[in-house]
Amino acid sequence: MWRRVASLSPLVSSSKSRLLNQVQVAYGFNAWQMFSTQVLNPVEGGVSDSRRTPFVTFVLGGPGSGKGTQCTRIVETFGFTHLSAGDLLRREISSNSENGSMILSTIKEGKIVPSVVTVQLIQKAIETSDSDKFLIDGFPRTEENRIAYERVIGAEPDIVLFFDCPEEEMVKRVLNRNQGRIDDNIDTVKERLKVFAELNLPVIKHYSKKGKLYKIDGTGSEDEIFERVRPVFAALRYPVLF
Ligand SMILES: Nc1ncnc2c1ncn2[C@@H]1O[C@H](COP(=O)(O)OP(=O)(O)OP(=O)(O)O)[C@@H](O)[C@H]1O
Ligand SMILES: O=c1ccn([C@@H]2O[C@H](COP(=O)(O)O)[C@@H](O)[C@H]2O)c(=O)[nH]1
Ligand SMILES: [Mg+2]
Repeated sequence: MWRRVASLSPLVSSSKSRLLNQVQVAYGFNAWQMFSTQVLNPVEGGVSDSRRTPFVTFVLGGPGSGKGTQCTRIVETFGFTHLSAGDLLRREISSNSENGSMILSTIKEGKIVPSVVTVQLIQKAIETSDSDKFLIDGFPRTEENRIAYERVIGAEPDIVLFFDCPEEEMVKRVLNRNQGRIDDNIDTVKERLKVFAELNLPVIKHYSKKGKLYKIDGTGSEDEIFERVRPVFAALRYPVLF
């Protein structure tokens, strides 16, 4: 069983007591439990490591806002494991799984794959990984996705990044991407933008209200954007074993 040990960034709350209070409210346990990294092992009668709750960052933003590009930079600099929900779904298509044709037509139309499918893929990817810090890129897309994830995984994300980018710029980037994606065409992009505004923005608002959202200006060069992302992760505290 995973246990949570990583604290939230001081950027989320400037005062220590407010931070601890937020954590208690958000996770429903005391601060000392959060910072504890070892448990008594009743079988061996000693102190042993236990698996800890992974530190999860959701990475959100419209199509072409730069989520995948910035995730690569975060992985290089901060050692996170990158799980792109879109990539997990595309892998299902290539592996001819039973859901492959449904996923393919959903992606072609710019619509959202049912939560049960996506959450299961994410859960499996987390559980089969040795990592304890994940970037979940492009998920949750809807409030229904978010609720399903939180129920199945049993935890909220620790923080949420939102790359805010004007539609014109996103469309330009997607149409220039040239990676052979079936959804990189003007009709699908228009639908994806609509779906983003209608279904994804409420998720972003939800995490903003919870004080977990880091809104990043997604315009400018990749380097400029990463310099806005860097302080978010540099300020995170990973006590002891992390
Ligand atoms: N700051 C930037 N300036 C110009 N082009 C960029 C920038 N960041 C990323 N790109 C390019 O824009 C395209 C889309 O970027 P990326 O794939 O990272 O977006 P995304 O948010 O993951 O999109 P999607 O939701 O469609 O997967 C890529 O071709 C990428 O190389
Ligand atoms: O949680 C998710 C993530 C993605 N999709 C579908 O995949 C495409 C492409 O996703 P990217 O994150 O842009 O790679 C997206 O438009 C959806 O159709 C999904 O249904 N659920
Ligand atoms: Mg992407």
